[in-house]
Amino acid sequence: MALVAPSILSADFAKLGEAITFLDERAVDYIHIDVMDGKYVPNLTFGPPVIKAIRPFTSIPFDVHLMIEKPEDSVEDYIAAGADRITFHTDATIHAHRLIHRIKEAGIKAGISLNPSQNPESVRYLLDDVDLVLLMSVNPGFGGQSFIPSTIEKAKQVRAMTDREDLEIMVDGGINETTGAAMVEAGCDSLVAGSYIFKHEDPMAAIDALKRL
Ligand SMILES: O=C(CO)[C@@H](O)[C@H](O)COP(=O)(O)O
Ligand SMILES: [Co+2]
Repeated sequence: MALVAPSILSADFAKLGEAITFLDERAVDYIHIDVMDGKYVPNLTFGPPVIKAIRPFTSIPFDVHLMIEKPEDSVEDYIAAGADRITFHTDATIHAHRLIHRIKEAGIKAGISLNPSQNPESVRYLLDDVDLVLLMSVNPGFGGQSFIPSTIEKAKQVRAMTDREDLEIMVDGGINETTGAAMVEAGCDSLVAGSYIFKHEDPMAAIDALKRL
């Protein structure tokens, strides 16, 4: 059984509260919130005030994916807004190890993300420190892109780099039943999916299909 993290990037932003209530009723494992600053990625989305506004709609953990430059400058704002897990991109900050520990000292989980072009060897010495590794299977910035197949090999590599059974490997981008199955087979624990769920004619069925993988 895969853990499922629907990305609200593909939800109707005019009805975000309704989208969160829907996900709450489906008992998804995490709600994935894509924060984009228009600099690290060429798109702008939510910030702490929006996260704070949707927080009362559910107690499902908020899995906050920071696609922002210098996450160390604002990470506390996302924690205060209600993040349960914060994942940042290792190439967006200089001292990734220090930032992981700042997040964990605040009492929440810390993750690191790798873009499709990044070598997993670059995070070998962070694997004992983090709670999760988020493998991007698209270039970050937009929903609805196609899955990049080399992510399958990358997941196997990360899994082979650690003995930790509690290290969560999550994948994000272009996930559907087929690509999700390949990533679970490669050692992934959790699947982020945006357009597959929210553009599906039956979003509940899409969530259930991913859970079953
Ligand atoms: O972080 C991102 C994109 O940068 C993702 O979380 C997207 O929201 C995934 O969307 P789909 O590829 O599943 O449509
Ligand atoms: Co994301």
